[in-house]
Order: sequence, then C-alpha cells, then structure tokens
Amino acid sequence: MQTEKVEEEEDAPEEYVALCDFTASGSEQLSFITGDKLLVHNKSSADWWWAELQGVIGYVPASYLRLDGAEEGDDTSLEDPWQDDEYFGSYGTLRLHLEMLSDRSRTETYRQVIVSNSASLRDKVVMDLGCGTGIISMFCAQLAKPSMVYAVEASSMVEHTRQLVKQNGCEEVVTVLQGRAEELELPEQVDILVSEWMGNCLLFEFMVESVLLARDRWLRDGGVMWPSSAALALVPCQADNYYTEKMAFWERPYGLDFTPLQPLAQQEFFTKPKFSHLIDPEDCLSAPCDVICLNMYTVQVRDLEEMKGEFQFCVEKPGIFHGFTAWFTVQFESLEMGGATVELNTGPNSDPTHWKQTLFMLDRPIQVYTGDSIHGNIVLRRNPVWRRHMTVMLHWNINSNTDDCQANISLNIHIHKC
Ligand SMILES: NC(=[NH2+])NCCC[C@H]1O[C@@H](n2cnc3c(N)ncnc32)[C@H](O)[C@@H]1O
Repeated sequence: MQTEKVEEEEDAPEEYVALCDFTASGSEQLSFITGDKLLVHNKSSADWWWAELQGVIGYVPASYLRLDGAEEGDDTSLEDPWQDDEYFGSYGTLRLHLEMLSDRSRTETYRQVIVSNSASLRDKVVMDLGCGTGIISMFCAQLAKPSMVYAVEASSMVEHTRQLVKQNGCEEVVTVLQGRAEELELPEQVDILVSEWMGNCLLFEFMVESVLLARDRWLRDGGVMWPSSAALALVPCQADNYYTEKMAFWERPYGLDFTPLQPLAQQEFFTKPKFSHLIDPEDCLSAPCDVICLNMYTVQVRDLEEMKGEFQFCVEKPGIFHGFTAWFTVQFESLEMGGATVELNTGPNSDPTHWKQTLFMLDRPIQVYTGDSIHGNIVLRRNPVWRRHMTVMLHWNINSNTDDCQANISLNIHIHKC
C-alpha cells in the first residue's frame, strides 16, 4: 500500500462515499468500508479510480462509490442495482435474439435435448424461463407432446413471442407469460424447468439467480432442471497477438519510444477480461480444468455471492504464459434413467458459440517450460452493489525446475471486474 503523501492537486479532488466494503487484493489498491469518504484524485479509467483515504492512496472500484451529497434519489441508477431497464431493454430488440438464434451450437444443443427426450416429455408441464423469441418452447411443442409449456419472458419481446407461437401453430401447448419468472404466478408446478441463462464466464448477468428462485418456487419435487449442471473451465494460455496489439505496440510506434505509456496500457487493457476472445487450441499451455461446478438442484442463491475454485496445471509445452482463458460447459441430464447426458461446451475444442471465451491477461508475461506447475485459486465475487456484475480474482504460483533451480514465483493477485 503506497503511503506517500498526496501532493496538492491543482483541481480539488471530489469526495465520494463508499456504498459497500471493498478489500484490496493488490498493493496498488485501497481497501475501504461502507460509508468511508474517499477523495478521488484521478478517474484513470471507467472502472478504477485513483483515490485517497486518510492520507493513503490507491486504486478503488468506481462502481462502489457515489458522489458525496448526492442523495439516493439523485442517482436513479442506484435504485436499479439490477439495471433492469437497461437489461430487459436490450432484450426488447432483435439484436441479442438474432445473435443467440444465429448461434447454431447453442440452439441445436437445446433442440437435441428436446428430441432425445421427446418420449419422456409427453404430458409433462414445462417452464421455459427467459424464453426470448420462444424457440425452446416451440421446439417442445413441435418435437414432443408436453401437456403445457409456460414460456416466461420479462422483456417487451414477449408480444412478438406470442405472435410467433401462434404463427407456428403452437398456441395449444405454449402459454406465453410476461414478467420476471421469480415474481409471476404460475397456475401449477412444473415437471421441467428449462432455461438458457448462461452469460459470459458462465455467470455474468446473474440470470442464474432468477432460475434458482423459480426452481425453489415452481419446480415440483423430483422435477428436472435443464441445464442440470454447469462448470467454469480455465486454462493457462499464450495470447501473443493480444499482447502485441495492446502492450508491445508502445515499444516503437513510428520509430518513437512510447514505453512510458505501458503502465497505463496495463491498467486500461489488462485489468478487465477480454470477453470476445477466441483462443486457438495451440495457445493452451496445459489441459484445462473445471474450477467451479454448479449442481443446479442444490446450489443456492447465497452461494453465488462468492465462488472459489482451486487449480493445478502442468505445463505441457514451453511457451509464454500471457494469461488464463475461461469458458463454460453445461450438461442436460436425460429424463430417462440411464439415458445419455447432452452437453454444450463453449471451449476451444468445440464448435464456436456467441459466448466465445474470456481472456484474463497477467500484469506481465512469463516464460514457462514443460513440467512447470501453475497452481492457485480463482474467486468469483458478486458485486454487492451492481447485482449483474462480478469481480474475478486469480492468485497463482509457478513452480519451475528449469536450469536445475527451484524457482517459486509468487505473483500478485490479479483483479478483473466484469
Ligand atoms: N443466456 C443469456 N445470458 N441470455 C439469454 C436469455 C435471456 C432472455 O431471458 C429473459 N430474462 C432474463 N431474466 C429473466 C427473468 N428473471 N424473468 C423472465 N425473463 C428473463 C431476457 O429478457 C432475455 O429475453
């Protein structure tokens, strides 16, 4: 923690109040508790500001702060920690639905789940949570013979969903209901709760909370969750193109030395995940491992506040360790005892999906060698203020026995907010 005194700035710093506790996890960050008054000296990026608390300075997460003196009502966004207006607004237009429907791997997997369970779906009651355009509900009505499908959708897309259900002759079986699944009243319990809720890094958007609340309220005892389980996978990787594009670029642009900007580039580009990453299998430095696993029957909403996973990777080939790449898999158990489980895998060895993968870059790349061990843990901490966001922390050590020496490099915790 830096302790240097803050020089007087020409423009007076602004005073902010902390909306919740924050625990620093790197020497360059500043811990605080709810109600602390921080002086913000520099809003160096949208997510991280340079601030002072009782003479000590460091980086703080901007989303945890509110301008002092601004009443709760002034900042309406704080009244909407779920950012529902923005969230359901985005699903009220076609853009995201087109992206999801165009994702053949995703959509065909759900169709395969319905087809391979069509016999068992006969006379069952289904809830399709967050049905969007109603594609999964219409698969159920077309490819199986459930007695009822409740297609639940909170956004304004729902009026078009009703039209599509009618247009495709499914209105006998599919009932479209508008509202948040965890709030609306269903006329009966359901046998199957199916939903496509997964976000970047599996959990981003935290729609999974709605699925768990609806499970607890509407899934009958012995009912089936689709997906039945989910896992977040992680692998240490090379990312030379991204590193070159964002960091090496500053070394000699147009024959000039821009390296003094590299700390800024590290802060701006490498302290948050790259969601749109497509990792080449060749860039994986080891086999991946599942670091977080969710059993959709037993996981509780409170478990989502903080999820931890351990990992141990054995480097399988020499290379530059630029970062970690994450993706997820979800499994759909068969309705028949002993039937085959269907899996949707969004990793580099499966068909690409609209989620792609998520890249977490290290502060600085490290040369690694075959046999090196990269071990540590990952912590997904849900944002206490913005309920659809989370912070991902990765802490790791490398044990390398190259050059006959035992180097044990303990690296800083790496913070990513997404
Ligand atoms: N896989 C994702 N990341 N997003 C794809 C599904 C999201 C769809 O579910 C709807 N949706 C999200 N949450 C809810 C909810 N609690 N109740 C009803 N519809 C919802 C949302 O409006 C959108 O149409």
